[in-house]
Amino acid sequence: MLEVKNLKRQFGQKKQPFTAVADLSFQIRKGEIVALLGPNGAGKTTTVKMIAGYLSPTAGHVIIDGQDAALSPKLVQNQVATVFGGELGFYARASAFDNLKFFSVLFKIPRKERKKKIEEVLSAVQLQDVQYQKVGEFSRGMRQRLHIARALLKDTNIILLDEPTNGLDVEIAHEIRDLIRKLADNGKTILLTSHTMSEIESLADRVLLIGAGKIVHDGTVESVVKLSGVTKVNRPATLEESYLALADGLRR
Ligand SMILES: Nc1ncnc2c1ncn2[C@@H]1O[C@H](COP(=O)(O)OP(=O)(O)OP(=O)(O)O)[C@@H](O)[C@H]1O
Repeated sequence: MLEVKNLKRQFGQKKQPFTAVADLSFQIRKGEIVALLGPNGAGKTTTVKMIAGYLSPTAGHVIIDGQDAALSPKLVQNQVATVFGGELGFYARASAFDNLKFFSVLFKIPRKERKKKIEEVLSAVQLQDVQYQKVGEFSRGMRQRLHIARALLKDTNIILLDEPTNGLDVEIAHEIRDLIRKLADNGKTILLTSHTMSEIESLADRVLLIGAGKIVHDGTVESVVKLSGVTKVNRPATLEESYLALADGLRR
């Protein structure tokens, strides 16, 4: 479904460029959740932005369903939705419904289908009871769910989630994770970045360990634990313990 081939991104001057993403290649199948895991500044968000079409790669390709995204700009528009989350991105004085109405026009959803589609996505993230409440009055968890609803409104096959539960309490984070799992079970292809080990442990079918813009390892959570060499005590090492053992080698 989604393939990244030798993706590279440099910033700064041509004479002395800074390489944020050096040479990234990976594939994600339909219905799979893959997590990008690595230290601050490793190149995760830059990678997400290139796949989403917000940043053009210095080299390499993003391939969606076998087609090169650079050759068909509509492809990214129709197949990729991104959730960056956070405080921004909505009109605080408008209701959740009206905010999504605005985006449904932007996403070119036919007028007749808009109401039904908005109600459907609000219900998927369990915001139907507060759909006429102003977004400015929303809690962080509600706003994050609205970010996901907006992504669902586009009805794409690929969803990129950049730290989807950042700053949320344990219970709300749990709800959002359940929702992400359901999306994958329904056939969405998901790329996730997160600094929360328990989140990656519970969600990721595969982990891409990234350091200094390169993939150091591509495999299951269990394979990351194995790679770390963290020894067993009375139980297998957790992903957090394993990651800490590997983190030094990932820094620039
Ligand atoms: N627009 C830009 N101009 C210059 N440098 C940039 C730009 N965007 C990112 N970088 C640099 O590229 C590197 C990778 O940044 P990126 O945001 O992709 O890291 P990250 O892995 O997502 O980090 P975090 O875990 O903190 O979100 C960093 O050193 C960052 O400073």
